[in-house]
Amino acid sequence: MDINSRICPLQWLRYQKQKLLWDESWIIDFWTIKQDHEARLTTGSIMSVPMAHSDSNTSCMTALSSCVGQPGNRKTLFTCTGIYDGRTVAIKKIQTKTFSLSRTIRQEVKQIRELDHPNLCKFIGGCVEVPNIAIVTEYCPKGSLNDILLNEEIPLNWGFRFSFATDVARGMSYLHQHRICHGRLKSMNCVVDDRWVCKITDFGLRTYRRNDGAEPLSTYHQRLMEVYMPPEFQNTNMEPTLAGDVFSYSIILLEIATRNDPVPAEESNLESTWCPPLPELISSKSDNNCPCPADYVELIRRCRSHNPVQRPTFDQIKKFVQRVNPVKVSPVDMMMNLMEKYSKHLEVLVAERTQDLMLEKQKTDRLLYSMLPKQVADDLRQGKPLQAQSYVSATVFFSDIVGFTQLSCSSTPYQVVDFLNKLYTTFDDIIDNYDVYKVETIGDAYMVVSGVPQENGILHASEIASMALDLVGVCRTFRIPHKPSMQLQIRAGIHSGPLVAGVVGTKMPRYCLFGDTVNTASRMESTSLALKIQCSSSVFYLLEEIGGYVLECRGTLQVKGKGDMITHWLVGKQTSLVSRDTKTTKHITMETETAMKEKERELYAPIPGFLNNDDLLLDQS
Ligand SMILES: Nc1nc2c(ncn2[C@@H]2O[C@H](COP(=O)(O)OP(=O)(O)OP(=O)(O)O)[C@@H](O)[C@H]2O)c(=O)[nH]1
Ligand SMILES: [Mg+2]
Repeated sequence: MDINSRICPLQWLRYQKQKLLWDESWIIDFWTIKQDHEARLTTGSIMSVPMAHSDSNTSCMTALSSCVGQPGNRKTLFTCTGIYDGRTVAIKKIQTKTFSLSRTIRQEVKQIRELDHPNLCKFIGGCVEVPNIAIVTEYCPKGSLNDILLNEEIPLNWGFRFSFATDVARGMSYLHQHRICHGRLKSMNCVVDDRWVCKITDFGLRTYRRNDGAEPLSTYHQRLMEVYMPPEFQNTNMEPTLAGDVFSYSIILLEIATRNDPVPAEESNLESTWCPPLPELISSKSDNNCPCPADYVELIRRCRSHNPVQRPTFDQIKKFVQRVNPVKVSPVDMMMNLMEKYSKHLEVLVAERTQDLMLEKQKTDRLLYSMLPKQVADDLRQGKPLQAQSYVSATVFFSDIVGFTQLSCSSTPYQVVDFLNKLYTTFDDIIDNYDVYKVETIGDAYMVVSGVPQENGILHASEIASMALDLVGVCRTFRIPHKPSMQLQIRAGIHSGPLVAGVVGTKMPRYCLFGDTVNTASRMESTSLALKIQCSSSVFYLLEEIGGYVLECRGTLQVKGKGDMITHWLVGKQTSLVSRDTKTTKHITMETETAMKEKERELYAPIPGFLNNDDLLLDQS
């Protein structure tokens, strides 16, 4: 009874093992694997492999793969993937003309089906019908470790690099514990999943993988094989060994440190025993530098010892890497930290860019506001229809340079531009002190208005008057740059009256003034004299009302298109302060000319010559 109870479980175990050996649930009908469109479109599935590489992918079935050639000895292709059982799988096609599901292959399959480790790529199944012999494994979307290390666009700090080194050591340690030697360990056989976990692939199934239809190896692939081959394997046909895998791991450590292809780029006749030089790692606290360069290089040196016995085991390596790695967090946590840092950096960047944008906007605003009145510019920007606006009373100023034509003849164009620029910059600075709007400069003429676009009662007359006095005043001291001994003389004229203001045109829109007031102001200037400011009667009355200005009557002037006008010279300001509190707009210019003339006569009767003159003219009319 006792014996029976002990034998039965043993028999049962043996039976189970046999059952697993003959179990065929892993066999996949090749045609049940669906084509995967999505995986091909993701960048993670793009990978580089050596040109003319005799791997299964180059000759994989067109239905499930797509290859894109690139110049040089490497090429980019999409991994051969498909959809099986609702998930994306990697398909390794084997080029063979014959295949029989032998006991050896069944044993190989059984061996790897028993493996389960987070750093081993899972075996999903296999296709066993010639010509579609394939091994189907878990698909790791980020590509191989080789793809990632050689992709300069992926920033990899040493936290990630150590994480890869540890993952490979863990996976290999597990494989060796199960007495499985990889034999083809290389960065291309380490793949990275979407959580940045590195997994070893293409281990085991040695008989299953044997291919009789393989193309000959390219020089590159030949060199790659040699670089990874332990020295004790040179010129022999040895079976893979545990120590041999450790040597191959040293090359992966080198690739992790240098992020370079272990095979030199240029064709060279290197000895077959050639080994890539040890990396020169700089020690620093920065994430981009190895935190323990001496330990890391020492590990490579030990793993590639010529004497296989002196190489450490993967269990020792695993513990060593874990000990020297200061970063203890998982790749996902590292990713989160990086993303947090990145988003903070982005916030700073956005704030900086917004600031730059604001400064640029201020610049364009300044430019726009210097060309159009603010309100008009804002309306234009918002696409509002612009309507001309009429003003009952405003004062217009014109000035012109006396003898400008002569001056221009005796100067170079550059000197003229330079002179006008200096003069009008001086003028522009002065007018900033007044409630006026500069309409434009027309050649040597300077035109200013007050009471438009912002109404200001009757103060427009005094604002323009004071400004005009300042402008004429500055001319007395202004030096023409290229003619310093010459006295600059301007003629100025002012007139107040109603006008209409608006923007005309869509290209180079300008704010223009219309109405007789503008013409009259211009006439006041053209009939004025050097360094004098001629004012019409309307200005005169307004200034009288405001007070504080000294005006002299010039007399009656025959003005083209206007007839006779009594005009005044604005001489200066009285010493007492000008009253600035008169805000009421008076429609003086709306009064009839005759009424005004009557008023003028009354006011200026005592002035000798005034009445006579006027009487004379009136008599004539
Ligand atoms: N994204 C992704 N790429 C893979 C996966 N497995 C393999 N690859 C890629 O496919 C390329 C070719 O793989 P293989 O056909 O196994 O060829 P190999 O690894 O160079 O050589 P051996 O496996 O030694 O024959 C590798 O370089 C990887 O870039 C995977 O699971 N996911
Ligand atoms: Mg492989």
